Amino acid sequence: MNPHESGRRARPGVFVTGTDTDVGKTLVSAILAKAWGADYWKPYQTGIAAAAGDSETVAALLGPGGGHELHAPACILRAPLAPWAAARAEGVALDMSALRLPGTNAPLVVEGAGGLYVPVDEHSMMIDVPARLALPVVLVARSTLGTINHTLLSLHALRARGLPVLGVVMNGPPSPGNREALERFGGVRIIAEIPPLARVDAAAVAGMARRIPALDVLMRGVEMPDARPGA
Ligand SMILES: Nc1ncnc2c1ncn2[C@@H]1O[C@H](COP(=O)(O)OP(=O)(O)OP(=O)(O)O)[C@@H](O)[C@H]1O
Ligand SMILES: C[C@H](N)[C@H](N)CCCCCC(=O)O
Ligand SMILES: [Mg+2]
Repeated sequence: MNPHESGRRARPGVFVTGTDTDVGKTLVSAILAKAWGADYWKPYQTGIAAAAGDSETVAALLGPGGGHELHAPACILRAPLAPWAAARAEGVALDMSALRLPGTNAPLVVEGAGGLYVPVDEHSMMIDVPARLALPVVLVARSTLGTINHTLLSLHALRARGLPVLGVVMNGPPSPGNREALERFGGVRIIAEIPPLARVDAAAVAGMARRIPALDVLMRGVEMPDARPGA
């Protein structure tokens, strides 16, 4: 369905996905939450056997104050794998049909795990999360060689699913050529370019947040299809 057909305004929140794991979604989520005074939620957290959860990282990157609420994940799994595989390793079965947005009146930044076609349960992939929750998408992409193919494929998948895309955040050394290619062939707005940061900390996040457009500017004209509980 064309997202403009239903006439329903999108809620003030975004789903942050990436062209890959480790591409910078957590850093960008912290920057967006800082810029918008938003809450943060990582519904599917895997890999806690090997590293801190992304909520803890975002809490540190936001620093004290600001009133951001970090909502508890719907599921926390040990293995550094896709949710479907990490759940299977623990002998549990996930069911995305039980997923509900946390209650909040603040804007909400929701971070996926890995990229869009990462399996979550026997029937669903990460791309089904923003469809279920009726959230428009911010796509985080590397700035470097190889990003054109990965980013255009991700945009194609989002559009085929009828999901509004607010834009792309390019992460890494500035590449005007790649930016032009994504704008031209992806027909997408580049929301921001995040250069390599000498220190990934609260001060750097606050500095980058000043470069982010207001959420209502990005959301202008964006309408969502109804949430699809069966998605
Ligand atoms: N612009 C940057 N400058 C310096 N370090 C960065 C930058 N972007 C990301 N990193 C670092 O790269 C690593 C991966 O980034 P991040 O955790 O944000 O990826 P992710 O996409 O959220 O991964 P996951 O799929 O596990 O959630 C982190 O250690 C992060 O601090
Ligand atoms: C553990 C890791 N950091 C992510 N949270 C999960 C990434 C799953 C990627 C699966 C894949 O695309 O092959
Ligand atoms: Mg992350």
